Amino acid sequence: MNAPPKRLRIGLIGARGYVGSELIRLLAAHPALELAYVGSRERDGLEVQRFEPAAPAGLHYRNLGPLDVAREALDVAVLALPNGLAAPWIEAFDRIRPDTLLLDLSADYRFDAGWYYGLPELTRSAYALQRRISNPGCYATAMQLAVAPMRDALAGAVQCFGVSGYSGAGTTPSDKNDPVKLKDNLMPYGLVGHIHEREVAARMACDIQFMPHVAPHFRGLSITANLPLARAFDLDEIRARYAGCYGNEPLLEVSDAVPWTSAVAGTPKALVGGFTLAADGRRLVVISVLDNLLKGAASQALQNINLGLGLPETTGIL
Ligand SMILES: NC(=O)C1=CN([C@@H]2O[C@H](COP(=O)(O)OP(=O)(O)OC[C@H]3O[C@@H](n4cnc5c(N)ncnc54)[C@H](OP(=O)(O)O)[C@@H]3O)[C@@H](O)[C@H]2O)C=CC1
Ligand SMILES: CC(=O)N[C@@H](CCC(=O)OP(=O)(O)O)C(=O)O
Repeated sequence: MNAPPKRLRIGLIGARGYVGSELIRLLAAHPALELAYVGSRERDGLEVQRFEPAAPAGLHYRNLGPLDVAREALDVAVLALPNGLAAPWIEAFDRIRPDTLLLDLSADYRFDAGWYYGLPELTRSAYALQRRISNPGCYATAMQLAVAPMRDALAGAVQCFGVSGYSGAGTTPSDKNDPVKLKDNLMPYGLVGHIHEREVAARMACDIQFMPHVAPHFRGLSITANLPLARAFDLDEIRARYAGCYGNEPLLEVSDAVPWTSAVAGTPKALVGGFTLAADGRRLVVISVLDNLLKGAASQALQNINLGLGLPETTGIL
């Protein structure tokens, strides 16, 4: 009898957070990967299954430093830490085990030309076997999916009104993830110069004016994008453009109806649509929705890891 194929060892640094939690669930079910290191300072020594029922029995959170994690013989390492903390981990892997496939969920390397920026449906053709992958932001993913099919037809800045569930603000307590303060509220923040505004502007080579808000729901975000157009379009042409870009994508759906956040919460899919044109055909409004913790973070990370490992992109996702 043939032995089952050896599974690749994956480590998760920042595993206690909202994104880490989603990744544990996805990775526990992945046919080619074995959760070999699960990092948390707060839960050091505790069994993962106590917090994540999907996790394999006997796996414990650990709290090793960067050099010790880099010595764990990992084939893949994922950083799901707050922004600004990635550098020592990258340096440790560069030194000890440079061939490990390293994916960072933070914003730290999204502007680094030496890294592959992984928004699969828009960038996978640029993947050139890099071992360092930067995962896009949740809002940035939704905005780029709304804008990309019309990029060459823009006449000026694109305004994006964003609304996110409060899991987007992570687990560190703040007004932005306090369900009591958010009750019956919509909380605007970061109304100019948000890091995702710069990320989308850089990737799409256009002006973006992004106005984010947090709402009282836990997960799922929505972008309403206002696109000024350089010439008059009709709706059939618009639909054909979006269908041409996304029609064959297993994780994207184009819809005539206005997409609702509730339709994608808890799923790895994004929905783009609700196309509405001004009477002169020169102003288009497009809505894009996704789950900030999945297509906006964990499941998109897994798409990228699959790509980096040469596996079908939806392995362990669909
Ligand atoms: N939430 C979202 O919707 C999205 C998040 N992202 C990005 O993904 C990353 C993770 O986000 P999220 O899960 O929400 O964040 P959380 O705040 O929920 O989790 C952060 C994780 O990092 C660990 N951590 C916190 N501070 C430190 C530190 N100083 N040193 C080492 N470990 C630390 C925490 O565990 P412990 O304290 O136990 O060590 C925890 O596991 C962030 O970079 C975020 O910007 C990207 C897209 C969407
Ligand atoms: C509601 C909320 O606070 N959302 C976060 C976005 C989370 C995210 O995507 O973080 P990255 O910066 O790693 O992309 C924010 O606006 O900063």
